[in-house]
Amino acid sequence: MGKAQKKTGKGRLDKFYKLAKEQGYRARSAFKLIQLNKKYNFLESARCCIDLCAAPGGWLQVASKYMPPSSIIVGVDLVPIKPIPRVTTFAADITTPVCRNLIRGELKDWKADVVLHDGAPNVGTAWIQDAFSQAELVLMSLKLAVEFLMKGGTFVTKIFRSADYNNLMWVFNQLFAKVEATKPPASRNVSAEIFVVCREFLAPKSIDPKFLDPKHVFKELAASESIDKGTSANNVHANVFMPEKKRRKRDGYDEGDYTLHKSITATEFIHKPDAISLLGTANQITFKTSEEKGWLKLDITSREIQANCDDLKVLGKGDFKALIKWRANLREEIGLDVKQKPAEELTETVTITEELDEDGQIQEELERLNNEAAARAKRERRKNNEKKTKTIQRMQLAMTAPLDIGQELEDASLAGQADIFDLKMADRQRKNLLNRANLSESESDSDDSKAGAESSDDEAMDSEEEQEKRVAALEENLDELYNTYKTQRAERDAKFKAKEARKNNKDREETWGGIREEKDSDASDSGSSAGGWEEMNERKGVDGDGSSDEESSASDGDGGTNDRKRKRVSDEATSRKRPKLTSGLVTKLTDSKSAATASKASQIWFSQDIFAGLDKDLDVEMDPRHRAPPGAQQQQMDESDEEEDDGFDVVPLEKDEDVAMWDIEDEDVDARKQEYIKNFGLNTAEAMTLAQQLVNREKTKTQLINDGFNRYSLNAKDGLPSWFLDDEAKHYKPNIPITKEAVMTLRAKQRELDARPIKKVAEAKARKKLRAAQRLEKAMKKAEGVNQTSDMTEKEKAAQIEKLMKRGLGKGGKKKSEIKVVVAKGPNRGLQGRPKGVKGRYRMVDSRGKKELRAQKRREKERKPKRR
Ligand SMILES: C[S@@+](CC[C@H](N)C(=O)[O-])C[C@H]1O[C@@H](n2cnc3c(N)ncnc32)[C@H](O)[C@@H]1O
Repeated sequence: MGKAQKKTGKGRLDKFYKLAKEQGYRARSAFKLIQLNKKYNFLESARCCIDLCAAPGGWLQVASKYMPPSSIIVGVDLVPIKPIPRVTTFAADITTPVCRNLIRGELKDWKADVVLHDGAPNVGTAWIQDAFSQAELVLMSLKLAVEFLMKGGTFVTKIFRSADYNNLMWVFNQLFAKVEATKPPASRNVSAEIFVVCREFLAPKSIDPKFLDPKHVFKELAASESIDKGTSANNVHANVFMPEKKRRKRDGYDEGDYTLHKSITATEFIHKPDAISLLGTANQITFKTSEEKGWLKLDITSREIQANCDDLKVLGKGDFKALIKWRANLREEIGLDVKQKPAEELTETVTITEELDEDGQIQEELERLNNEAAARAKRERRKNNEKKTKTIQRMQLAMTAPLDIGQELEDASLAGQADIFDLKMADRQRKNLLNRANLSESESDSDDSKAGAESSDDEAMDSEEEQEKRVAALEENLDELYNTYKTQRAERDAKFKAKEARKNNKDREETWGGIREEKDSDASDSGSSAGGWEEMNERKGVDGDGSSDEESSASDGDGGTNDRKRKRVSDEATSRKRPKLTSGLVTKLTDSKSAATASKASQIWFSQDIFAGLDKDLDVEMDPRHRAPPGAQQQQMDESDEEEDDGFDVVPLEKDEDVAMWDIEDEDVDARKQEYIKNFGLNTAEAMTLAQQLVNREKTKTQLINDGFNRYSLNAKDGLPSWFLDDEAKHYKPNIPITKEAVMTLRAKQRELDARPIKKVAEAKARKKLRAAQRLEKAMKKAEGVNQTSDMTEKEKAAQIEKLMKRGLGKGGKKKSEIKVVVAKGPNRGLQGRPKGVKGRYRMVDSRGKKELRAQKRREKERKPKRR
């Protein structure tokens, strides 16, 4: 195990603790806010800030340091906060109306730019008063934030990765345009806390109170708690039986238990019945009492056992077994268990031999031989698969050239092995793939059951329906994997992320419906069921227990079309109900104790950013615009009836359904290309090659057009998975040959372009020239005047004219005095006024100022769009 940060003892006194002491901050947590502000820059521009749960005042100190001098800063906590300059503080419970009124009284009609919340129950000295849990406290702080924040404001809060985490994130996402969870370096790794920075408050005119009501926000979780517990227990057991597999705590941390390092005493381990669960959750077994120390001296407690107890997280399966054995021995030793005699000693073996007739014997022999043959075939198949996997791996590592593989395959087929193009083999491979996809769904399946499932699945696969289902599941799996890939790529690739974000923003604008305009608010007060929370829940999928009425109405709308896409959606219906197409509420929130509660939790889970886009696919599929008109559907049904009678299947093309073809995806693509060529010329080697071929009469226009088509050009892309379409869009491009001449022409053109100055430079040069000409003209006029005066000698005239002409030609001008940069270090540190020995204009900078200036310039440069 790596070095874990300690939260107790001397581990508390870490770098940030020392820094806080050095810099005069009251709490090391001040650095968390400093780091968050460094990342998101919300304090510098804020004029009013409210800090909820502010004691002892570390965050307030930071706010007062980073906010502009005349800003308003208010801090509230259960316990009084020692005065801080420029900061107003109250002692109040943020969950009470008293606190709200106090803040209102202080702010008057001002709105806050930033609301901070770093609250944690049972942290302060007044822990007895902490009736609320952490997540509820967050929701209460959000309630205050929503009341006092101005539009576009920022809300920063601390959350623990508990079961409520996703629900809270979901609510934040409804109220703020940008929500990001982050863990600043000053936050200890051992702490499960995470900070969420919600920016660009949407400031809706009215908010459904259910968004801020813990009863509604955390409701589904309460219902599915038992299910969650079940999963955790599985996880815990799996930690012991398959320790090699690292599991994340996806279901969050137990309420009130936010530390990652847990130790249990040896007494607990020996006495408690569920020893395996203890091993799965704890990091260490400690021996503290004298009795426990006595156990260490026993022979059965070997050095290895002691080492194992020290760090349970690094143990393998064998080590766990040894620990469990040691526990059993110790229990016997201390008289908790009685030693049992081995089973063989207690039981008598009775062998019953049946007399078999000759037929029976033959039958048995045949069965045995069959089984042996099947086992042998299976072994061989496995061996082949292993061999193939190894070859592919070697290929990926560039250890084998494809030539070798051909050789191996040839050898294999010579030796009577199955050919790779054998249909049966291909079918088997497909089945294997499907099996694997199925098996991967359940993590906890043991190896043995896998082996058993293989043979039984083979039989089940016979039914076509089953196969279709599996294919659908596999497709879904692939889609999900593709979405995950897209999210991961977005994290790495900023351009890709921006593209996706643009797409998502568009969706968001179209589908937002959580907060209603003023006119709707009355309706909500009177218990109206449409809009607001319900609508959002509907989007979230909380309408798990959709009534049969609803389903039938949806199917009425469908008109009974047997659309392939919608079939996929109905396959998913068990886990994800369709949003109602016509009006607001599908199910009231109060009906939540339904059979579908388990899927509610999964809906919340899927409402996270990384699954964005999945719903969109569904929406598109369910969009009424994508359906054929009822007339057409009826016609189709009639036709299909007729066809069924003939026993002949024809797939009709729906009238208004645009089947997108590869090449007609963008009809105005040609127009756009023409426009581009007009503006920028032919600047690709391919285009130039084609143009030259046309000019040199090597090809005719018809030939070129014909070359643009092939047998795949008009393939329909309807119903193809998105990953495939994306891939095709990227790679399905004609491979147009290019000539050397075309490339040379383009290069020459580019060189010519490069040699030309850019517009700005040319303009500046022209301006300079104009000014010079004007100056010269002026000087010549003056020289003429001097020449005509009679009160000067010829010599004086000549000198004067020469001077004027020099100035006119711009040679006698004054040099601009340069600004001297003086670094405020060494003797200049803290100096007021002009430093010694510096003449002319000067500027005082400190090394930090210099760095900041550079950073600012860099940021500005980055912000500017790059020229291509
Ligand atoms: C981690 S401390 C805050 C530290 C603070 N941000 C700083 O930098 O000094 C959490 C605080 O939350 C406060 N708290 C917990 N529940 C509260 C409640 N209901 N109302 C007000 N304060 C509360 C506790 O009293 C405790 O002081």
